[in-house]
Order: sequence, then structure tokens, then C-alpha cells
Amino acid sequence: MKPTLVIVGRPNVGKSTLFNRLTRSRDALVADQPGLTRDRHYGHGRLGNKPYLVVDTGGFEPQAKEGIVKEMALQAEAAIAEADVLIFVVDVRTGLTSQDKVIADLLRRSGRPLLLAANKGEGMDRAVVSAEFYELGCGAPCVISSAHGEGVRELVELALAPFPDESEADEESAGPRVAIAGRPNVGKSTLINTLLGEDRVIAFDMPGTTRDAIEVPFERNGRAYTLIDTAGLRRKGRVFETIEKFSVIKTLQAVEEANVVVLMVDATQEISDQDAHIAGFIIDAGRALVVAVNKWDAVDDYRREQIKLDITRKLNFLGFARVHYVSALKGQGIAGILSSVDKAYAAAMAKMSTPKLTRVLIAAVEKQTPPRHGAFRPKLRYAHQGGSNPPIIVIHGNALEHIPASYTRYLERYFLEAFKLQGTPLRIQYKTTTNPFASEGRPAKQKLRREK
Ligand SMILES: Nc1nc2c(ncn2[C@@H]2O[C@H](COP(=O)(O)OP(=O)(O)OP(=O)(O)O)[C@@H](O)[C@H]2O)c(=O)[nH]1
Ligand SMILES: Nc1nc2c(ncn2[C@@H]2O[C@H](COP(=O)(O)OP(=O)(O)OP(=O)(O)O)[C@@H](O)[C@H]2O)c(=O)[nH]1
Repeated sequence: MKPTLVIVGRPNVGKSTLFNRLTRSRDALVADQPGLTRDRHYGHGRLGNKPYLVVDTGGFEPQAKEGIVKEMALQAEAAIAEADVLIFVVDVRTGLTSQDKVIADLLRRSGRPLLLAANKGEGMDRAVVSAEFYELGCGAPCVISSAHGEGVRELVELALAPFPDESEADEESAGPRVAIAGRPNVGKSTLINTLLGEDRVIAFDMPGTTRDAIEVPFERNGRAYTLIDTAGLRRKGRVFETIEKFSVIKTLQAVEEANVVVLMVDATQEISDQDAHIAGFIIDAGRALVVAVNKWDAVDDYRREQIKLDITRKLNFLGFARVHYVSALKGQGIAGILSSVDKAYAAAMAKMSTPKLTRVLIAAVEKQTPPRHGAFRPKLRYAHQGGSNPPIIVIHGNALEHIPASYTRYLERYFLEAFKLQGTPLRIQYKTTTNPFASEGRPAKQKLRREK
């Protein structure tokens, strides 16, 4: 399971600046999706072979007693309890404050692994600025500058050191790994009960090895699936009593663990920001997706038309996904969901050969050439597959950095159609072939400069 880094600290110490830096590596991979708004508090990052999740707890004031601030404090507490590593940010320019001490105390009591990041330390003597923060009892401060990126890599390396590389992670399970995601009360438990109840469950409660993820294998029409149960993700011995019923982190972790996500929305309600944020996260994670509009039994024809419009309007970036109108309670439409899960899984795992990919690429370029950018005309030469779930297509050529996002989206659609991939997003990466003469020249030049 991907480790979750949770950033905590009093207001204005630089948490969002650090969050942006930690998630930037990953954002670059995701082409702009029109209509997709991201939740700025939850993101993906990657350091070499180690992917991770990041949570920014926002303006965290643990002593807040009421209102929106209190609400945020509750969410932050839930995130702290579920963190794999806490990154406690303090500000070397204002120095140690009493609020820092209160937060430090709370974090130490949580028992979660803790790193202290002394931020805004650019151009300052590390030993001098870090000295006063030892008093917090959170170990040696890592002096960083989120704004300039200094020390951030070392901080993340330290945070991720106990966790295995992606390649070492175990991937064996029966059939597609399916997660049901959605905001509270949309009917997730009801769907899970319907899925597991009707065809006898083969085994139950197999605690995951790395953490307490609950995986439930089941069979349906002779096909095997593994359900990732978010509700089952529980951790013992937590310090906080008030844990939200709906845990964003648990949802994100289940999405990460899954091959295919069933996004549930409620036909009796408007599509909300929370629905869109969960959808956005599934897209960012690159997971295959099936949309289930639940409680279809409870709405009349007028409402049915309305919700269809609402989905096209607010979730238009999910265009690649099949939408099913179902009733989890009455067991209607469940077979349709599973058949789309099968197709989406097959699409997410598709193997595409280099000759075929290259033929499709050439056909796509013939139909529509990439626009010229000043003196540059991007030239797309050949393609190979760079990964699956989501399928990644690596395109080689020249001046590819000048290809606009709209053309990349055109290519994505073209590949999805050519390979008949239904239900998965697809990613395109560009590799510009370096001029062999230029690359021979560059190191020599550097060498010369060093010898001067
Ligand atoms: N000099 C310096 N300023 C920084 C650094 N990181 C952040 N800042 C500045 O500190 C201010 C607060 O940064 P934010 O990232 O918004 O802080 P935050 O902790 O997320 O604030 P809240 O959202 O209120 O909790 C901004 O003006 C940043 O530009 C840094 O490394 N060096
Ligand atoms: N009419 C109707 N009601 C449903 C359907 N599916 C679920 N419900 C009802 O919606 C309510 C919420 O269902 P749950 O399955 O607990 O929802 P959930 O998404 O697991 O909720 P959380 O545990 O809060 O995340 C219950 O009262 C269900 O009986 C459906 O297909 N039709």
C-alpha cells in the first residue's frame, strides 16, 4: 500500500507550498483534463520508484472549539491518526511558538512516525536555525525551503525510507481488484452486501500483509474478483475518539489498491463537489472506472432526466467510463456493473505491441498533424507501451515538448478508440530523441568548464 504523508503545522508556516512541491512530480504526468477540479488537500507524489499520497491538513488550529475551524481540526485529527508519516512543519523565520508546542504534543501522542521540517530556511545556517526546535521533542529538525525546494528531497527520502519500492510490492490476487468509492450514504455497503451475499463468498477477512487492508475475494458467474473494503480499514490504538465516518484517506488508499473503481453517486441527490473530487482522484490515480448511479428505484422519470444532465455537466471529464443506473438495494443492474468492470480491467491491462502502436500513431498524425510551434514542428516517430493500469504510451520523436495539451488529448482518444479500450484512462509520455552530436558535445563542454 502506498504510504500516506500527512503535513501538519500551524497556519502560514508553508504547508501548501510544501504540498505543491511534493505533488508536482506527479501532476506533470497527468494531462490537463477540462472540467476536472482537484481537491487541493489530497495529492499524489513520487520519488523514483516510490509513489506516495500526500495530505495537507490546512490551517490547523487544534484548540479550535467551533465552526468551520473546528470541522477542519476534526478532519486533520482523522488524517493524523491515519498517517504513515507525519511531517510537522515549523517556520524558522518566526521561530518556535507556543502553538507549535501544542501541536508537537498532540503529534507525539498520536504515536505515528514523525519528521520535523524547519521551513523557510533558504540562505540560513542549518545548525543555527534548527537549534531552538530540538525543544519540541520531535527529533532533529530537517531544515528545508519549500519555496525553493532545498532539503525537500532529503526530507522525502527520510520519510519513505521504511517503505518498499513499487517493484517489490506484491500484486497477486484473484481477478480484478475492485474498490467501491463514493461519498457517505450513496449505498456502498448495500452494493457490497448485494455483491457478496448473492453468490457465496469464497473466503472472508483476509488481512493484507503490509497493513490492515481488508480484501474479500468473491466469485460471480464463474469469474473471480477481489473487493477492497474501505470500511474494513481500521487501525487500533488511536488517540482520537472523533474519527469521521467518511475517511478521505481510506477512500484514496482503496482507490490506489484497486485496478478498477466503481464510483457510486446517488440519484436522489445533486452531484456535489465531493463527488467530483472523488472522481478527480480516481482520474489522477489512473484507475479504470465504472460509474454506478444508485437508488434508481427511488426516482421518477423527471428526476432521471435531470440526474443524467447533471452527470454530463459536472462529471464530463469521466467521458471514458460506462455509466450504469442501478439499485443496489433491489439488486438491479449489478450484472451490468460487473460486466463493465471486466471490460475496464481488460482495457487497463491491455498489451499493445510496438509495431501496432507505431502504426496507430502514424495514422493519427496523418489524420491530424500537431501544430507548429514557432520554428518547431513536433515530429512523432514511434511509440511503445510503458506501463499498464493505466496504459502508458511512450512516444518518441523530436521537439515533442512543444505539443499542446489539446493534441495530447486527441492522441489519447485516438489510441483508446483504435485499441477499443473501454473504461480506462490512458496516458501519453513524450521522449524527445536527443541529437547524438549535441549530447556528445555537452559533457565535454562541462568538463572543460570544471577544469578551468
Ligand atoms: N521565505 C520562504 N517563504 C515561504 C516558504 N514556504 C512558504 N513560504 C511563504 O509562507 C507563506 C505561507 O505559505 P503557505 O504554503 O500558504 O502556508 P500554509 O502553512 O499552507 O498556510 P495555511 O494554509 O494558512 O495553513 C506564503 O507567503 C509563502 O510564500 C519558504 O520556503 N521560504
Ligand atoms: N431506494 C434505495 N435506497 C438505497 C439503495 N441503496 C442504498 N440505499 C439506502 O441508502 C442508505 C445508505 O446506504 P449505505 O449502503 O449504508 O450507504 P454507504 O454509502 O455505505 O454509506 P456510508 O457507510 O455512510 O459510507 C440506506 O438507508 C440504504 O438502505 C437503493 O438502491 N435504493
